[in-house]
Amino acid sequence: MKASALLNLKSFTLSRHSPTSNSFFPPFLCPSHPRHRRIHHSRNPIMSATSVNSERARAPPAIPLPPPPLSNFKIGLCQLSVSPDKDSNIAHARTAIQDAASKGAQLVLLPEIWNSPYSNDSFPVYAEDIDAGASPSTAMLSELSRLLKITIVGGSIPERSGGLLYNTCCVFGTDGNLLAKHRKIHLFDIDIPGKITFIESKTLTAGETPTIVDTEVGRIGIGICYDIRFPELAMIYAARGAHLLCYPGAFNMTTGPLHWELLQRARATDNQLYVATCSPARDTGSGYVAWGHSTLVGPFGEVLATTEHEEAIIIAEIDYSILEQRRTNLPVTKQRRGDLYQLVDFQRLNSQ
Ligand SMILES: NC(=O)CC(=O)C(=O)O
Repeated sequence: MKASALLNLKSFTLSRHSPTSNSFFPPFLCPSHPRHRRIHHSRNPIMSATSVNSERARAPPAIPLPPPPLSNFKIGLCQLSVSPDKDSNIAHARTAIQDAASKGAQLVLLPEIWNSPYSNDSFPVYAEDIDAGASPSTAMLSELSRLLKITIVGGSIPERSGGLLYNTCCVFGTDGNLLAKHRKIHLFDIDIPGKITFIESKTLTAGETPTIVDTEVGRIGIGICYDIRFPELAMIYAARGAHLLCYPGAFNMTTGPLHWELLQRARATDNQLYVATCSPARDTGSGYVAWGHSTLVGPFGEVLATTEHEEAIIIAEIDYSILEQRRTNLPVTKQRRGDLYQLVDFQRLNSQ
């Protein structure tokens, strides 16, 4: 089983399943289990507001929002210009991170593929072996997080590992240690004739695990660009108690205007948490033209800070105290119909 999440939609059709045909499900999730059938019968007279079993809408049940290590802090989103010169990209990112930290940012987010042009031809050339310590790009991030005592969600770079290439985001804590490494789970294969064709899977391999990480600025779920289109991933992070989702991303001139802000606001609204994104600045001369518009969205779907397409450093305030407030105002987590549907986090389920 590769997938990490399954939306298990239970309906009247489940009555046709035989117990053996459901061997896919762990026993307590088996839709043909007699107890489940009784609960799911829509005409059951005992069905009431208290029998929606919201805790069963997540398997395993959702983790309550953990108290964050701090309530208020500033995030810096560094929307960087990217050139074909890797050394200058690294130097440029260094300056931007220092600038964001000097303006009070305790968390800095970089764009997707900030050390290399975003192209299948470039990925193998610019890729670095992070695990082997042969990565000047992530060495700089580690050094700065330690020196500046900030958390860095280091955008993404092409990673080489075991003969394969990945699109990888590294998260560094305030001591400079690597806290997490997320490899883009959903590869961006798009083909809109006459507009945009880009097949990441030509060169890259997809990551296999969701990545959620406890940092000094809260519990953060990581996705890279196209990962934002998959609501299940964000839902899993929310069920694991994330305060904030960070998506380094490089949307394009076709999908960006329609989808970029919409998706960020949707992920934030559905899950009642913060969503931060960071794009490269637009370069109309490059093969892949990024949309820009790095943004911070609050847990009510409100755009708290954003920018246009030029290079920019956004400094914005995050206030975790409003997470509980929003969840009290609009208690969707308590009103989920665990009697009708279920999100299964296979990774967490299998680790129990
Ligand atoms: N570049 C991406 O990974 C995603 C994107 O541009 C889109 O989904 O549109």
